Amino acid sequence: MTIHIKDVAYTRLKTSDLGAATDFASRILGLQPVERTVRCHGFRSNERAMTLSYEEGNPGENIVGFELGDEDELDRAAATLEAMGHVVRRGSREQCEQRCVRDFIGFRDAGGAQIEFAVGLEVSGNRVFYSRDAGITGFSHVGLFSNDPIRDEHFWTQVCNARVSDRVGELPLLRISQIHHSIALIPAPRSGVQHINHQVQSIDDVQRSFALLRKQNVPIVFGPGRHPTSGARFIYFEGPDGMVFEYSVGVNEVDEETYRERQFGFEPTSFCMWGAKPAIKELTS
Ligand SMILES: O=C/C=C/C(C(=O)O)=C(/O)C(=O)O
Ligand SMILES: [Fe+2]
Repeated sequence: MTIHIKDVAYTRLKTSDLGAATDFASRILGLQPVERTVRCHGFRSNERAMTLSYEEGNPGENIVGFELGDEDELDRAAATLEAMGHVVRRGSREQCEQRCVRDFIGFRDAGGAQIEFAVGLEVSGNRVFYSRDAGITGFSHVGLFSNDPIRDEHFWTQVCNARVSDRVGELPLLRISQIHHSIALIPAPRSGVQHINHQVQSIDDVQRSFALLRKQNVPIVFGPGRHPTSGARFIYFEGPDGMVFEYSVGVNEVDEETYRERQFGFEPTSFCMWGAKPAIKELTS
């Protein structure tokens, strides 16, 4: 039975410098700090209680969490994954509390990436109080490294409910709703989270952040530009431990009945129609 993912829910990043990462997430990225323990600092970007966290540890060991419908679906997903040979672990009470979810399962995908499926994502009664006026409207998608995009595309589209919106060379952009993509699989000899996207309100927010990031000496690794794939206007920049963050606005929505996936060439104009060139090695070689 298909694992029906509703949305991308959270990323949990590890860092060797929790202080610097926390400073970046609030002062630069602009998220609202929420739960905080000595070793783990949480942040929110939309109505959810937590959408990103930093904790002390190996930066290569980051986690991405997706939302499933209910506990029955979670049980069925666990059974499906176990039947495929994955080792599935159930979140402990404490781990659920850290994530602000009712229940979750965790497993490593075939490439070794740490994936979680969660239910009962806590929503906050208070609107988000962003640390700066970056214009963020929410957490929207992740790029995941893949050492075998065909195998991983099969997992997300055949075992789960994702559909291919576009491909750039072998890089598929996968949707799980009408939004053009929630997962991008970036071919690379490694696994885990490659970039984290937050949507912003307008192109003015992209440009304002461009100025702010330059002033703060944050490495800008792509843009400002416009993706011909999703139509989004974007800027990509580098945070702690080399993690790439993206702000974008205007991601197309897809009409499920009429949309047909498209194949783009693996070349700069497929990544940006304004002429910006990515300084991200996986998008250039
Ligand atoms: O292939 C290039 C990038 C595409 C997009 C997009 O169409 O919006 C991304 O945001 C992405 O890869 O994450
Ligand atoms: Fe993106």
